[in-house]
Amino acid sequence: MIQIQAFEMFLSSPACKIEVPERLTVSHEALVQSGLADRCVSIPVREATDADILLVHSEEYLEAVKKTPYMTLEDLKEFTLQYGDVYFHPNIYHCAKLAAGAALQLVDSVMTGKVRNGMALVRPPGHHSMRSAASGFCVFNNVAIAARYAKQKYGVKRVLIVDWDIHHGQGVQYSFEDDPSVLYFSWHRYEHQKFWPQLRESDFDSVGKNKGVGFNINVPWNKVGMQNSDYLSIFCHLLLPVAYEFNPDLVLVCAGFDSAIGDPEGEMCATPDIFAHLTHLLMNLAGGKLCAVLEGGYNLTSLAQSVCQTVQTLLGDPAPPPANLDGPCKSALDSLHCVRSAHRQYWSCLKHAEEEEEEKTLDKGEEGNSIEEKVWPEPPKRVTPTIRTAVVLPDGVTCPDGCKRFSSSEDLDPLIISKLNDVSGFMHAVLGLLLPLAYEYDPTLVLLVRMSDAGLCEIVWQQLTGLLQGLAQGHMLVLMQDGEKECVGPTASSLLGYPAPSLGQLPAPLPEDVASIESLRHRLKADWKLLQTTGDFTT
Ligand SMILES: NCCCNCCCCCS
Ligand SMILES: [Zn+2]
Repeated sequence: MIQIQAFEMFLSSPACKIEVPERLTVSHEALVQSGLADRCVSIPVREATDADILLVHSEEYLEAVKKTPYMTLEDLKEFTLQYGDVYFHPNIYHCAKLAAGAALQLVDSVMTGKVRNGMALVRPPGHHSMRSAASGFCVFNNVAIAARYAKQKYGVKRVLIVDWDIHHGQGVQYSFEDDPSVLYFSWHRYEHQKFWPQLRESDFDSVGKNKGVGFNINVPWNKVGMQNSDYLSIFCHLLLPVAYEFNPDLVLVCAGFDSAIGDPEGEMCATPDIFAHLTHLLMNLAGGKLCAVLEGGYNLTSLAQSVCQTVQTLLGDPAPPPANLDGPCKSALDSLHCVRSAHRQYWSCLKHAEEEEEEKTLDKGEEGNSIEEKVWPEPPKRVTPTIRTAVVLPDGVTCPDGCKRFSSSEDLDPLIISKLNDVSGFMHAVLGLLLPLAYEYDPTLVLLVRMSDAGLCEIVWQQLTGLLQGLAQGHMLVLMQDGEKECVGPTASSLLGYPAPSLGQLPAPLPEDVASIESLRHRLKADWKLLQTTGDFTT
């Protein structure tokens, strides 16, 4: 979903320096140049209506913002001063309505099945704006409005909001902190409350309120320089297990790319290709219904590359080989441990979290304000396979449509998966053990062997097949015993890129399954750093 609105700034405020129209033009241009735009359906934008905006914001705030187009420059400056780090321009009310409206058009298109998923390239961003206040370049909270809208119009029961922007979307947190139907996850540069917006409630112990306890997850980055491993560790050992237990009907992403390398605000070191993996790992939730809405991202080069990585994955192309996964840093593991401990009482997948022991880790995090210009390699070219899925089938088994039938197979370097009988236990092993280990192993081929006594239901098998396609640039070979004919279709569907059906709300994994998985993880984590979940508190 591409919608371009450019408005030139005539107010000279620091906010205007980085939240510039070029953010959208370079992103769109990169999508066009890479051929990705042609593969997308472009959805028309609309202005959010008053009713849409009032889903989140107060009447008095909306009425006040409505007056800004008619204000003099002096009045505008006066109006701006009451908020933090925003600028108001005569045209920003119109643009803010378009940004929110674009997010709603995307929700309509996904919820009606017109498209499977999509991305709204919008500005101004939204996740900092609150019920009655603008903040951090944000006027209306695009994603919070989209979540309320999806619940109201489509009866969506559970919405997962993943905020991978480098700033804490406090506006989203305030909107849903006592609402168990909206799970808000955010990581953000925090530096022990020294980094903007310097809120005490951005720390890991803000877990939600009243009925919403457990449904607000904050991961504070207390150092800059976080890398791909740090981001993947949080996904594997925190976000994904909780997301599968929550079992959302819709996934909204506050897709801010100021968490990418080169961004002046984030000062992190994760490379744009990591967003291909973050996106891929979310695409088997909610039956694939995923709406990404642009938030921040102020380095035009890394922004454009990150947008392309995200869109190319939404289109179903194989992810690139994960770059420089040399293990999470100590600061990230300390944060991960704190968040898992804070939430263990709310999520059965984290119940065992308090039984962690110390781990030896190196501390790669740097102090902030690094002035040197970051450089990084272009993300590797990603293949768009002409034949996505080939099948080798015995006679008499029909070839699922969309697949190419082959008759021969080669010898393979297998990555054998362990087998567990219980779905929750199995997913616990996949997310917290197999996935991080496989990412660190970085295979060139994944061999998936379905033993006839696997006892795995087809949906779990499809989830596994879907998730593992983030590895080996999607090069996967599935071997099935001949008694598994009914599994050929679901397997082919997953290999063709169709999202796996939801597993439903997962019950707690069996204690004996958790015990065996955790003892294996403890044994392996000395050699496989992505299996670590706590830092070593003594240096
Ligand atoms: N010195 C204060 C800098 C405040 N920066 C606000 C950043 C808002 C980002 C929205 S994604
Ligand atoms: Zn941001």
